[in-house]
Amino acid sequence: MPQDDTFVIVGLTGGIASGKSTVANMMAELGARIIDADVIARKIVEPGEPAWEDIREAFGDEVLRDDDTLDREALGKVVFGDREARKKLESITHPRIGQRMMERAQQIRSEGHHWVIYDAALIVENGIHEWLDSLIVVAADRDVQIKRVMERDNMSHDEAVQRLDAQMPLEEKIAVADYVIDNNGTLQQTREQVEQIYQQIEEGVRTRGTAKPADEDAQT
Ligand SMILES: CC(C)(COP(=O)(O)OP(=O)(O)OC[C@H]1O[C@@H](n2cnc3c(N)ncnc32)[C@H](O)[C@@H]1O)[C@@H](O)C(=O)NCCC(=O)NCCS
Ligand SMILES: Nc1ncnc2c1ncn2[C@@H]1O[C@H](COP(=O)(O)OP(=O)(O)OP(=O)(O)O)[C@@H](O)[C@H]1O
Repeated sequence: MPQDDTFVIVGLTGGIASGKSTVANMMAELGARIIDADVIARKIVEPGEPAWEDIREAFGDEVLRDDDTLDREALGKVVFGDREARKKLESITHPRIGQRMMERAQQIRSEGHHWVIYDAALIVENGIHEWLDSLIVVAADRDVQIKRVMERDNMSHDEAVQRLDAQMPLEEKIAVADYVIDNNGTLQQTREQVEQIYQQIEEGVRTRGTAKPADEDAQT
């Protein structure tokens, strides 16, 4: 039996525009607490923050706007076409994103919650799934991802492909997933899968102290 102080972090990941935010919003509507890595990533680079200072030093004033905020489009153009530059940016941002995430998780735990979802694009790339309780992967076919990212971000086909290619292939993420959500269909079809997984997590956390599915838990 789990203790009253059970607290687990469930990762939510998938490629760009696969539907992570869409799934996270559905989970939140059902009552889940969410930590969004993209939101943290934006906060830590606000003017004057240590990560902003480091980015300015590494990439120069060309990636800043007149008001000193980060020119995300300009920085995106630099890092998505250049692996080394991307690694440099990640070495500045990722440790700080991780730290803020842990602080938020502790806060949510102290409010009496027993689980939280960590929504982040690069969980598997960074090996973070190794120390999370369990992992949900949102899957969408490559052409669906490209179409959705082009529409949402008003991006060219080439830019969309470049971003997709900066991430690990979906199959490698699915290989380490506890739950896979197929988000190629309608939002209603996705919602049905989300509701089922939410119930499984609630039940698992309450009765076994883990968000992993019961059958998988039995195998391990
Ligand atoms: C390069 C930046 C400025 C571009 O900003 P922009 O507003 O155009 O994109 P946004 O931040 O909304 O990211 C959109 C999506 O791009 C993908 N993405 C972002 N950073 C990366 C990366 N380093 N590697 C691969 N994919 C990435 C993710 O799927 C993300 O959800 C920004 O993405 C950034 O600061 N990236 C580094 C921080 C990071 O790794 N964030 C990812 C979540 S941990
Ligand atoms: N099942 C669906 N049917 C139609 N459109 C969808 C569906 N799921 C998501 N979308 C749309 O596709 C786009 C990408 O979805 P979303 O923003 O949830 O992806 P994401 O994985 O969070 O993206 P990112 O990695 O860029 O943060 C959004 O415009 C969203 O409204």
